[in-house]
Order: sequence, then structure tokens, then C-alpha cells
Amino acid sequence: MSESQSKGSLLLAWQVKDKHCLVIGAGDVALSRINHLVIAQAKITVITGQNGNIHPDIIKLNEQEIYSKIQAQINNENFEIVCCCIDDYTLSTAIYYQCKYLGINCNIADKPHLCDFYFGSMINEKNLQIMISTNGQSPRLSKLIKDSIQKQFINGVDLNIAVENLGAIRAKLRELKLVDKIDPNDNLPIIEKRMSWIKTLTDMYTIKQWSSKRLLQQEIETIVNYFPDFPPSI
Ligand SMILES: C[C@@]1(CC(=O)O)C2=NC(=C\c3[nH]c(c(CCC(=O)O)c3CC(=O)O)Cc3[nH]c(c(CC(=O)O)c3CCC(=O)O)/C=C3\N/C(=C\2)[C@@H](CCC(=O)O)[C@]3(C)CC(=O)O)/[C@H]1CCC(=O)O
Ligand SMILES: NC(=O)c1ccc[n+]([C@@H]2O[C@H](COP(=O)([O-])OP(=O)(O)OC[C@H]3O[C@@H](n4cnc5c(N)ncnc54)[C@H](O)[C@@H]3O)[C@@H](O)[C@H]2O)c1
Repeated sequence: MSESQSKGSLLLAWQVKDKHCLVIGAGDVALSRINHLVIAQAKITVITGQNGNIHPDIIKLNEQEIYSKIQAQINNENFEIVCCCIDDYTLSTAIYYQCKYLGINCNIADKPHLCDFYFGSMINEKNLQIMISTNGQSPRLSKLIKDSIQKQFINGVDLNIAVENLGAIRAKLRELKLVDKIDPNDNLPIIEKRMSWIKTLTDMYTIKQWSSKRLLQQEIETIVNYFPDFPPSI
């Protein structure tokens, strides 16, 4: 890789649904980690301190039984990730090395050299998620950039409607169970055709147009039935 190429992190959409994730601490930072894990539908365990300093929203979530608050030993559990958000640097460092010993990926809040992954500023609009990272250079700037992107949702463009419309069209198209006329056992030509069709269709209308109206099931079917041709452009 040449020096001129940019360097950053590997930004992924980590699938932790139903996987066991551990949050240590119960303050503001722990709450933000928990909220991200709730959205990702993880199985969450929170270890709180013994001084009773638990964020009220964490208590509320627990009452809703969205996650289970139990005391757990890291050693006895197969955790997908560990998020440590406590105000005890010595203990955090020990937790980091214990996680490394056990091969668990972990994030020690605000200690970049003790993080296998960073949290970024997140926009969570149902299926549309946007993460901003400055790779540790300026978390506050990450937040400001996120806030400025988020204004798009307030200014009359609900991008999530575009996500839903195109998600539904893609799902309907795949339901058609198309087969290749030349070789019915070969799926590849159909996949190629389907991908190229959905790419062209997505590009035919602007993001604003895709966001302007939630399509009805019947309208989705009408659009998909044009395949391999296209509906008229607006
Ligand atoms: C984005 C966000 C996500 C989240 O935590 O959910 C996040 N920090 C947020 C806020 C924030 N954190 C800090 C401030 C004070 C102002 C400032 O410093 O700017 C503010 C601003 C505020 O509170 O408004 C202090 C701070 N943070 C780190 C250090 C250590 C260092 O720099 O060495 C210090 C200095 C501590 C000290 O001085 O001792 C380190 C990390 N913080 C990260 C993430 C990772 C890098 C992500 C990236 O670069 O994009 C990384 C590397 C590791 C991690 O923690 O995962 C969240 C915004 C949430 C939102 O969008 O609302
Ligand atoms: N990203 C940010 O905005 C930000 C701001 C300030 C601090 N921080 C960093 O993140 C850490 C947590 O921040 P916070 O604002 O949530 O702090 P906080 O003081 O609100 O919460 C700390 C939590 O850790 C718990 N705790 C302490 N020792 C524990 C132990 N041995 N076992 C289990 N739990 C224990 C406490 O009970 C408390 O719930 C800070 O220490 C700091 O390193 C981050």
C-alpha cells in the first residue's frame, strides 16, 4: 500500500443478535453501549459497581427485561464482546488483558490503546445506520458531523423510507424465483441480471424521490413485475 493511500479502521456492521455481550459499569458511557447493543438485539449482561451508582435509564431498561443484570465472571462466559466503562484505570487494564488472554474483543472506554474496536457516533434510524469515526482524532467532531447529517431527517427527507422501499423491492424481486432459460440449474446469470436491474432501478430516481412516499405492497409488485424492463422514470 502506498503512503498516499488513506489509513483508517475497518468499519463493519457486526452481527451480535442473540450473542452474549458484557458491559462493565453503569454510568453514561455504559448506557450508550447498552443502547447500541439493544438495537443490535444482543443478549446483554451488565456488571454494576457495588456503590449503587446505576444510571436510572439502565434500571428502567432492566425493568423492561430488555437485558439481564446479573453478576457474571468473564471467565465462565463465552462473550462476543466486552465493553468496559468504569472509572478505574487499573481494573480496566486488568480486564483488557484478561479479555486478550481469553481471545475476546473488547473496548475500554476512552483508552484507544486498550480497544480492539472503537465506538463511533451513530445515527440509528431503524434499518439505516450511519457511523462516523475520526479514528480517535476528535470524538466531539464525530458527534458534530453526526448531528449535521441527522438534520437531513428533520428537513423533510426521511431516508429510512427510501431504505424500506428499496428493501421491499429487493425482497419481492428475490421472491420471484426466476430461472435462467438456457440453464435452469445455473443461478449465476439470474443473480447477475437481478443485481444489474436493481442497481439501475435504484439510480433511476433520486434519494429524495425514494424517500418521498412509502410504497404500498401493490405498487411494489407493479414495479417488480416490470423486470427485466423498468418502470417509467418520473
Ligand atoms: C464517538 C463517541 C462514541 C461513543 O462513545 O459512543 C466516542 N466518544 C464520544 C464522545 C466523547 N468522548 C470524549 C469527549 C470529550 C471531547 C473530545 O475529546 O472530543 C467526547 C465528546 C462528548 O462527550 O460530547 C473523550 C474521549 N474519548 C476518547 C478519549 C481518549 C483519547 O482521545 O485518547 C477521550 C479523551 C479523554 C481524556 O481527555 O482523558 C476515545 C474514544 N472515544 C470514542 C468514541 C472512540 C473514538 C471515536 C472517534 O474518533 O470517532 C475512542 C477512541 C474509544 C472509545 O471510547 O470507543 C462519543 C460521541 C457520542 C455521540 O455521538 O453523541
Ligand atoms: N465518552 C465520554 O463522554 C466520557 C466522558 C467522561 C469519561 N469517560 C470515560 O469512560 C469512563 C466511564 O464514564 P462514565 O461517564 O460512564 O462514568 P460514571 O462515573 O458515570 O460511571 C462509572 C461506572 O463504573 C462503575 N464501576 C466503578 N468501579 C466498578 C467495578 N469495580 N465494577 C463494576 N462497575 C464499576 C460505577 O458504579 C459507575 O456506574 C470514565 O471513567 C472515563 O474513562 C468517557
